[in-house]
Amino acid sequence: MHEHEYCIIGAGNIGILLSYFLRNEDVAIIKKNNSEITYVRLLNGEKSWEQRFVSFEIENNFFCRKALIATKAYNVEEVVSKIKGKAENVFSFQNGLGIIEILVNNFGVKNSFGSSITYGVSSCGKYCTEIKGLGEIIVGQLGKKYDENVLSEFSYAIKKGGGNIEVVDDIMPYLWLKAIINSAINPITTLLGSKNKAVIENDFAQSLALKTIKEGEKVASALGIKLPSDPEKMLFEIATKTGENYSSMLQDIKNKKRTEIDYINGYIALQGEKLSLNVETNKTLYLMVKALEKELFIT
Ligand SMILES: NC(=O)C1=CN([C@@H]2O[C@H](COP(=O)(O)OP(=O)(O)OC[C@H]3O[C@@H](n4cnc5c(N)ncnc54)[C@H](OP(=O)(O)O)[C@@H]3O)[C@@H](O)[C@H]2O)C=CC1
Ligand SMILES: CC(C)(CO)C(=O)C(=O)O
Repeated sequence: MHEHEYCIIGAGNIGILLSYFLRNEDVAIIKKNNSEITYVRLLNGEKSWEQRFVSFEIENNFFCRKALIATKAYNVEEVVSKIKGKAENVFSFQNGLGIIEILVNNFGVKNSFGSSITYGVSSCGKYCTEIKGLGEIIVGQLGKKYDENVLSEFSYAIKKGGGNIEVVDDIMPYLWLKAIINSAINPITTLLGSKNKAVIENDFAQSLALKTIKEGEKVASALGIKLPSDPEKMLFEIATKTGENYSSMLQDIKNKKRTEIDYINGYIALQGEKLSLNVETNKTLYLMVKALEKELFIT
């Protein structure tokens, strides 16, 4: 059996970014099927990096001390069912909400880790990703740090590889904060076909983004979630830093792939409706993106 310290599941944008930060560690890349992965490539401004990794199919027999799930949110359930018994500690890197709960249900709270990533990365071809905006990785567990060792090993390795990372006590408020930011940037830039900077440079888009954020804040607050910083300030910060990036949702639509809208505006709207809150802006953005997927025959 193959045993590795890190398994990166999914060699897309975030998977390659993680493989770059962990390039000097014991890493295997786990792929969905037989597709050959030899080299992954990352572009960062003028700099280019390329490295060959050991890789396995997800169906193979392997064991990972830390499994890093870097697929889309809608693939997580299937991935989890395939890596159960093959991973000790499992990390999620998806945008959106409701994902860490899947890990906790399958691996227990002590072995489940969530994260919020504010780097902006875009595809530059098969197994190639380009950094379009610097950000950070915030990582933690539900409620408190259950396993400080695993958290500090991961954060040390990412830092050593040049990544910005912060370990926090309870990841849930950070997941909500990031989802609220994504609920504004992603669907609006998708519907406009614009770069992230549109939500600050286009005054109409900006006022829609701020309205969306306000609803998300209300829902979080009604659920007793104390956001770690001001979402409005964060929106300006992230949309500025990743201004030249096309959001992951717009990239999905351009590639005729399913979006993660169900896990972002869909999730926020559903929670708001359960609490009888007005979530019309999130609901409308959700319906618009779902309608767009349908027009493009994306299922
Ligand atoms: N792009 C960005 O700037 C940011 C993205 N994120 C989040 O990160 C997550 C990943 O996004 P991103 O990297 O852009 O997505 P990508 O589509 O680029 O990558 C996902 C990868 O997972 C692979 N995959 C799917 N199912 C499996 C499986 N069962 N086993 C192994 N691999 C599998 C896909 O393969 P295939 O293509 O063959 O299906 C693909 O290579 C998303 O939740 C996104 O919201 C967070 C912050 C920033
Ligand atoms: C940080 C940001 C907004 C980068 O584009 C992102 O999370 C995404 O595109 O999904």
